[in-house]
Amino acid sequence: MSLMQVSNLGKSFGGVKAVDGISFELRAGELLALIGPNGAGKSTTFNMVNGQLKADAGSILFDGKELVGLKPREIWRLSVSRTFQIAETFASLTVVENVQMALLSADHRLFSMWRKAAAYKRDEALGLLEQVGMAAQADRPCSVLAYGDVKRVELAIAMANKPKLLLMDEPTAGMAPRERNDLMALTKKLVTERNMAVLFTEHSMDVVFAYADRMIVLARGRLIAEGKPHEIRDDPKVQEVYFGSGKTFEKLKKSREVA
Ligand SMILES: Nc1ncnc2c1ncn2[C@@H]1O[C@H](COP(=O)(O)OP(=O)(O)OP(=O)(O)O)[C@@H](O)[C@H]1O
Repeated sequence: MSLMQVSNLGKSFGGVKAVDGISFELRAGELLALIGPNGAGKSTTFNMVNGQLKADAGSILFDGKELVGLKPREIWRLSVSRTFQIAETFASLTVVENVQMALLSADHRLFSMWRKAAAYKRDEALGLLEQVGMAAQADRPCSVLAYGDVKRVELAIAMANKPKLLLMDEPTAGMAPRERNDLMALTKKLVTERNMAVLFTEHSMDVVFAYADRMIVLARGRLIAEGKPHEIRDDPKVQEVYFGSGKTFEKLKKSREVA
């Protein structure tokens, strides 16, 4: 059964139809990649789902509730978490304190309580860090962590909200190939363990083809293809918008390997 049903979603900026009536669904336990060339409408779509942009048209039905018109915080309260392109943690706090802050917030407590609440749900926070392989670094300040480790902490923070849906905007941007694979393998593990859905945008085709269960492809605001990675790889419409006629993902990959 679908967890989220997007129908005829649209958004214009002045005369530009950034997203032009797209429809797709997302099921629980599914990693769905949103791809497309620059300016295709990925960020606009993503930001309509998380509430940062209000759709002009259409509907986003999530777990039976309409998201269009809700504020980001209200959407978050419906168990929709997100991670950011630029890793965002509080550098002056330790790893475990960052997760404790997220638990405070998920429990509707005020941040001003924090001074009195340094022990707040420490064990639960450590449990979340365990799930992302960061328990051993719990008491280190976030400021000293390697970038890949910050991304893991971010995942633990996102899990504090017990998400049914996790939104990831270019999760592997700025990472080396090995780190990318580690992060996506971890994401896949969390998806399986929690039966959580993930919607992610991604420029790295290697990541998308290796980890997405399904993909949707946008071009100039329209949804031009939808399917499993092998179906998308062979779709001539997709090849066309990415590379112009005559080129393929395989050829692109080979030319990168040679370079
Ligand atoms: N705030 C805005 N004001 C005006 N035009 C915008 C705004 N945001 C996006 N656009 C336009 O909407 C279209 C879709 O942009 P969007 O950022 O959603 O694409 P994208 O697929 O995320 O691109 P990229 O991969 O380059 O990030 C583009 O033509 C863009 O210039």
